[in-house]
Amino acid sequence: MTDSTTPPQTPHTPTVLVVGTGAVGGFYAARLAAAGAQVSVVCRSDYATIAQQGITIHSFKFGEQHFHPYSVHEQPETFPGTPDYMLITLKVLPQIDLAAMVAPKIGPNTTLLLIQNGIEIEEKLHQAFPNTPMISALAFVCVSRTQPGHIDHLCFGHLSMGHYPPQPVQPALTQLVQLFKHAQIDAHATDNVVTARWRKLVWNAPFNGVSVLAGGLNTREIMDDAPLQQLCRDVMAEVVDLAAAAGHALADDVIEVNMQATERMQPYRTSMLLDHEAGREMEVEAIFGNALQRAQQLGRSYPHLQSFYALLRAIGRKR
Ligand SMILES: NC(=O)C1=CN([C@@H]2O[C@H](COP(=O)(O)OP(=O)(O)OC[C@H]3O[C@@H](n4cnc5c(N)ncnc54)[C@H](OP(=O)(O)O)[C@@H]3O)[C@@H](O)[C@H]2O)C=CC1
Ligand SMILES: CC(C)(CO)C(=O)C(=O)O
Repeated sequence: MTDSTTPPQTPHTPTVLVVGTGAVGGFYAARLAAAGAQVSVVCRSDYATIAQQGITIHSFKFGEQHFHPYSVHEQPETFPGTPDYMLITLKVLPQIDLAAMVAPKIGPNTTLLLIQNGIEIEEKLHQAFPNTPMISALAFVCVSRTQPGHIDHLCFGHLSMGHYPPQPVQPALTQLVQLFKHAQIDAHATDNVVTARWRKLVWNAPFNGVSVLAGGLNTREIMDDAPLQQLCRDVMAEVVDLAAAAGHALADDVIEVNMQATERMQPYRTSMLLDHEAGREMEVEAIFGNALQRAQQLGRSYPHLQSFYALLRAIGRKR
């Protein structure tokens, strides 16, 4: 109930702090800002450019967009106050102490939102902040940084997101999905994001791995090479088997659906290949190491995944 002395309720503008503003971070930050959120960013190498010029996005869907963040930071610490959403879009790398990085800026109002690849990437952060709500999301998007502060959005864009630890969809998640929808991002909520991560690994393990190990191939080149396509199917079958053993049974047609989707994709250079070519560290542990740790716990062996892991680690060490 309100009376004439009650000030009118203005809807709360959500504040977002993006930590790790590269391709994915910059892209979703711009969309959230377009939907009315107050979005600030933390960047590393692109700091000077983004602080001066903002971020330019060339999108197959939204055209050319210029996004000027509310504020730009080199460290989360300089962001005033605590954000409603701490959006983490860093690479998932073992040496990044995410908990230490975000700790100073987690307040009672803050929800952690992860948009990253890999499996079993949430637990350490959840252990560090057990009372902070966490939403973990998977991005089905093809974006890459072409130069500092410039992002190409080549295809897709949808998000699948769920609570971590998994639980039935709560109003806070529905509200976030609505915010992304308002930003023209096709977002949907899932009851079990851990299973969703295994499902995404069915694509990431073979295509990220082969794109690098086969000497720098895009998805079209992989699909057009019968032995490489078969190798992808074999790796997928291992992921499906491991996922089921870990308690995340996937649909019977998951391999076929992924192959057909890849067939329809624009030729795409995976994020692992882009990292490799740019001399950046690849997410080998998040995509292969964590899966193999789970395999080891279950006493199972997966020769393709093990070979990919050993070879990609060795390539990574050589840089
Ligand atoms: N690109 C894509 O199309 C997709 C990517 N993903 C996933 O999204 C996540 C982000 O990927 P993407 O945006 O492509 O990657 P980018 O390399 O474009 O951005 C990563 C960000 O993390 C920062 N970063 C990396 N390492 C460190 C470090 N050691 N310390 C501090 N900051 C660091 C980068 O800083 P700097 O500017 O210095 O490099 C950059 O700001 C990954 O998990 C990726 O697998 C998922 C789906 C699609
Ligand atoms: C599946 C895909 C291509 C985009 O969603 C991806 O995750 C990646 O390049 O790492």
